[in-house]
Amino acid sequence: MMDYNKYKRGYFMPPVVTYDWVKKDYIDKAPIWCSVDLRDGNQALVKPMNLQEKLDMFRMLVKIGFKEIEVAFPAASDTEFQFLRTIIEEKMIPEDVTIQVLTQSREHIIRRTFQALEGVPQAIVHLYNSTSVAQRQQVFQKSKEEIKQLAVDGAVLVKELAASTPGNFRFQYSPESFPGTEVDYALEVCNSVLDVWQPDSAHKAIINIPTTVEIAMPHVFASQIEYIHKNLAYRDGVILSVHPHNDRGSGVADAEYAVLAGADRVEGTLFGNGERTGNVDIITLAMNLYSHGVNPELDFSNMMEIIEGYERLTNMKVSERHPYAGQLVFTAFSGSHQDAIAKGMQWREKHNSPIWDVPYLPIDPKDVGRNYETDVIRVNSQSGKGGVGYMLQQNYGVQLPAGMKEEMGYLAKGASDQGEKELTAEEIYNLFKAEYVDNTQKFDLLDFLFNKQEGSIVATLEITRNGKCDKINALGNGHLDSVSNAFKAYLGLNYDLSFYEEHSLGRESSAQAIAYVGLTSNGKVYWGAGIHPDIIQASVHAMLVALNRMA
Ligand SMILES: CC(=O)SCCNC(=O)CCNC(=O)[C@H](O)C(C)(C)COP(=O)(O)OP(=O)(O)OC[C@H]1O[C@@H](n2cnc3c(N)ncnc32)[C@H](O)[C@@H]1OP(=O)(O)O
Ligand SMILES: CC(C)C(=O)C(=O)O
Ligand SMILES: [Mg+2]
Repeated sequence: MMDYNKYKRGYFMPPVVTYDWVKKDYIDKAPIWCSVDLRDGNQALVKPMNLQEKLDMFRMLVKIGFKEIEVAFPAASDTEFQFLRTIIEEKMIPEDVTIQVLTQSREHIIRRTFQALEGVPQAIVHLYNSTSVAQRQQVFQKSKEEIKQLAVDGAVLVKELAASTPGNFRFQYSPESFPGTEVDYALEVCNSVLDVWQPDSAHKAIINIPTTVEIAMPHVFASQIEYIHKNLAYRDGVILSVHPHNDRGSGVADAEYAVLAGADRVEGTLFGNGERTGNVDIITLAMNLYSHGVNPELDFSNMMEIIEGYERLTNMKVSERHPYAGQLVFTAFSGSHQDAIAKGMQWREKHNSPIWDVPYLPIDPKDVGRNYETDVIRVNSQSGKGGVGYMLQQNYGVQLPAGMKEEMGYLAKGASDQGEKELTAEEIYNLFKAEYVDNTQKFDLLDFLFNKQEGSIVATLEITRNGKCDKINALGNGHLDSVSNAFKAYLGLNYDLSFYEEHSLGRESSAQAIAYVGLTSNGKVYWGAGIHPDIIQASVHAMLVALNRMA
């Protein structure tokens, strides 16, 4: 049995709670992004990246557009140290990119960190120590004052080594395990560190507030951030950063609410890789902004390549439902969604609309390298005529008339249901062809010709039926009418030629045409289609199929 009595809420509300952030309903500018893929993401992998893999990931992050990248915990391993030496000595850090490294507030770790950084064009040295009640008691066994002193000592050493090490340095401090820390105490520690660094608007320090383990609802974090934002010393000289994790599944909400509450910067990873349930997913955050018409300052137009790189380098998988990126996130299988998407796409094309508002698609899949043909509408037994029609139109240029589309929808749905599988565009087209184009088993037309006679048309048809050839003819006021009259007499059928439509299947003049014929008998419509470069041949064939289906 599970025992909820074992748990209690372990977070702290700030001494003064304000909800200014609630009044804002959108974010109008991208925060400063910092990728921590190569540090927090890396430290959570079964097999941390090797040097080459780290270099590849670094290049990918630069290409996406990150200007701040936490690249290593240099004191952790040789690989981490060597990675730094490589990108510094090989001059692989672009001028507009600042790398960041993480260090515990321990003397030998800080010293090793600065050795790794020698000669760096510009770097952020990120100092952290735990501040939570649990860690003070259980891990450090130190008082509040002693923990604050630990942070201050680290800040002093970082400042000293920055002055004596070749390179340009900025400083960052994180009260790690912040969610289990009294908010006013975390603020006090941060302010003491800032007293050492003495930042100003020309030399800004970064205070980074993590949800090291996410233990509260996102609005709690927002209220904590709003309090820190309003009470932080040297506020003009501080970039207020957040570093959400995702233990309760609200990492994205933590980050967005925190930005509303005054955060200037967000640390996160691609696809939310990171400790336990991960860090906040920067792709989702950036694309959320993008979908509101805000420049995200990161480029995910090549999402498929990013997924490939991420999966190869981390050995992790991007889920099919991952926002903006997963294999299925732009796909509708269900009939009513497909219908609305297909109509929305047509509306958009017809009205040449500059704004994207297609139902069920929060962004244009093409913006992230996906395509309409294979990604948007897929057909199974939950699908409807809209989706089936869309597949035929997108992939084969076939624009079925409304009534025929409905019948074709049920045909495809039935095939999928019976086969217990998804149908590809090719399978749908083959079903369509077999039922409406190639269906001439009962009788077929060997040849036909037309003659004019006193303003009318005489059709002469050569028909094979049950292995026997017949030649018939009839008069009509048009080509199709004369063919229809000939068949009526020959087959003894009574029907109305109730529907006729044709269109080209391609842009060139030599392209195939498709004709659709609907014959109504006893209230039921029998459909047929013909495909031929010559439209008359296509129409006669369409009628032939409709009759085969009726007979
Ligand atoms: C939330 C986060 O993601 S924080 C980042 C975590 N990332 C990592 O730990 C990955 C890289 N880390 C490592 O490779 C190793 O931990 C090292 C090399 C940094 C240190 O290794 P070691 O000293 O062997 O071990 P370890 O990390 O367990 O150190 C524990 C000691 O450091 C102390 N400590 C841990 N964090 C800090 C800190 N931020 N500041 C000061 N002291 C710290 C602990 O209290 C403990 O002290 P003790 O020796 O008195 O018991
Ligand atoms: C080092 C800190 C910022 C961290 O990763 C965390 O608290 O999650
Ligand atoms: Mg973290």
